[in-house]
Amino acid sequence: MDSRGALCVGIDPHPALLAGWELNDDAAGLERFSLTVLDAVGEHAAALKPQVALYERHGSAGLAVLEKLLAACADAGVLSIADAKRGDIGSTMAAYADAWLRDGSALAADAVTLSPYLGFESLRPALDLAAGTGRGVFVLALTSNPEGASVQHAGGGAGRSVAAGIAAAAAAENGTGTECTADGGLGSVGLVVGATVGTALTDLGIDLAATRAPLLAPGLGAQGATAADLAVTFGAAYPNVLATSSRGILRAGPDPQKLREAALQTGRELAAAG
Ligand SMILES: O=c1ccn([C@@H]2O[C@H](COP(=O)(O)O)[C@@H](O)[C@H]2O)c(=O)[nH]1
Repeated sequence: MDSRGALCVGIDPHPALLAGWELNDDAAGLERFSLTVLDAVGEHAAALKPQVALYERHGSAGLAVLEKLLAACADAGVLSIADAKRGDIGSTMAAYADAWLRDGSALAADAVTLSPYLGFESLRPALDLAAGTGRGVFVLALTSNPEGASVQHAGGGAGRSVAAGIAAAAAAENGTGTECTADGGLGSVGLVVGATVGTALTDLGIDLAATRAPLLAPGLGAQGATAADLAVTFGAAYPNVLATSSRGILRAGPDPQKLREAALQTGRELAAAG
């Protein structure tokens, strides 16, 4: 983010986007789409975030394309965030961690998104493996969809909301983990907080700046949030925000120059809003 800015470009090869790019809704179309995005915007984004579901819907052929994309990102020096939203009991979580965070795994990414709704501590195998391999995780706290509030705003014990409890747990990880930077910079346990959450952070009394968490913020573009909204929503934590946009940028394709310009323009808007 220091060198490339605050934009993460999501790679979401929806059937409608593939059609708009005149690509088939099959593994070959998926591969062309994915590698075009990497080539066009990889060096202009802090990270790329493939949406795993859109590869899974093609079965093993789709996962093979995802493996190829993740390897190509690594070869090109572009950070990858696998948006897999994994979460399960600890013993199964260890297998998810192994898939997404282990050196040498075919699906290894630089970070993976995790769902803490089986309990934050159930994520322990992924938290530990990420710390051990120099990777990161982004834990869902306040998601960008309106339905999320029914769970995340609810009371989570200790007089705080579920989301506030997750933010506190991430803060504890970032304050004590071996990945904690000496200069008080960001830790490796990030949070997902939607760009669309409006006043929720204030309403729920969540101080994100204190968590030292990188903040993955989906909702920019297609879901309606703007860079200016992000700056207002995140306030003092805005410098820690990695804003992610998928359809808002991908619709500019398939021309790589237009894709690049869409990413650069979004990056400029994010920088100006800070
Ligand atoms: O709270 C969340 C968590 C994840 N997402 C994912 O981000 C992208 C958003 O795509 P757009 O096209 O920019 O709307 C998508 O992969 C979601 O699954 C999210 O939107 N909200």
